[in-house]
Amino acid sequence: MITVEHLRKTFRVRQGGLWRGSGAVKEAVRDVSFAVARGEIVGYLGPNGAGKSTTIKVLTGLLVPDSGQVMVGGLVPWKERRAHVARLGAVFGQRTTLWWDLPVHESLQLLRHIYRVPEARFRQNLRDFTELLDLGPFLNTPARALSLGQRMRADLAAALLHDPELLFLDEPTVGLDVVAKERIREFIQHVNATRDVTVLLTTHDLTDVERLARRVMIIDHGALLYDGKLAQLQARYGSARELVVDFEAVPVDPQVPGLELLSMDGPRVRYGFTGAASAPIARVTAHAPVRDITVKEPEIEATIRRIYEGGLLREGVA
Ligand SMILES: Nc1ncnc2c1ncn2[C@@H]1O[C@H](COP(=O)(O)OP(=O)(O)OP(=O)(O)O)[C@@H](O)[C@H]1O
Repeated sequence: MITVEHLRKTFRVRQGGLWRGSGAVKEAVRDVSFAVARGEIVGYLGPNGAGKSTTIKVLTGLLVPDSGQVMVGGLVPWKERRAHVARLGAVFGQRTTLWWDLPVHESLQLLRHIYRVPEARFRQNLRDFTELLDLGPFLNTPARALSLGQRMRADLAAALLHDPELLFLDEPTVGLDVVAKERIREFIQHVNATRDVTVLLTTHDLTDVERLARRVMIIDHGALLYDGKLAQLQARYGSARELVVDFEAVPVDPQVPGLELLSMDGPRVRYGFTGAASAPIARVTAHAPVRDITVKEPEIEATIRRIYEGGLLREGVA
């Protein structure tokens, strides 16, 4: 669906009000290569200024790269923009593609004309999305009067009306409450599963990534640091799993052989371990009477932060 080879994009940087020569060049994307297959959901992560938007802008045909090959669905995005745009949809959490003063329904009608969606198909899609996203109560409301969650739902419908094969999602759940976030995620899962829509997701919300993407790509300073399974990222770079143990009484000696003692707070002791939990649990219960045990998984957030902070390994690229 997407192939990117040795993508490089630079910007001239304005300094002191003057355009400098070749010395003042910002390499937003340095040498990025990846491929995304049809039907995949890939999380594209990186700290602010890493190069995510620049990559997406090249993929949507908005920017022309300095060098490298990019093909999306067999087309070169910036060369065959019209045909390319007809096959992709995009949702930007921070801004809407709807007409501000028009009722949602009229915005969708306009998009139908712009994308030349056949009437029957439009009606079918509108029916499906209205049901799945519960658009009914605000189809006649202008975009400016929608709540953020309603606006995001309407934008998702707008992005998918013309049956795109590829969907770019940029912070699709930003600013929403937990329930609204879940609803958006379920919808994305649904269109991916039922319509085979390929999704490239940029987000700072790692729960989005955990729920939706099995694969993640991490970019920093314009270069890919990691491309692989989210689970493998955790296994490779995640901190240890944790056993939180509530002993019946404050243990005289909290040290348990083979386990790393992380902290102790009265009868509650936390241990670090790697691998399966059964052996550490057996050791702890043999050590002293136990009231309760829970296993805490390392948080993906912490793992990613470690990767950004440590600039961990270009070897990480799978
Ligand atoms: N039009 C531009 N002119 C000059 N520099 C730019 C331009 N667009 C982006 N940059 C620079 O290129 C680098 C990458 O920016 P980009 O917007 O791709 O990052 P990002 O990963 O999308 O960040 P964020 O998460 O903040 O959106 C940044 O240093 C940015 O300042």
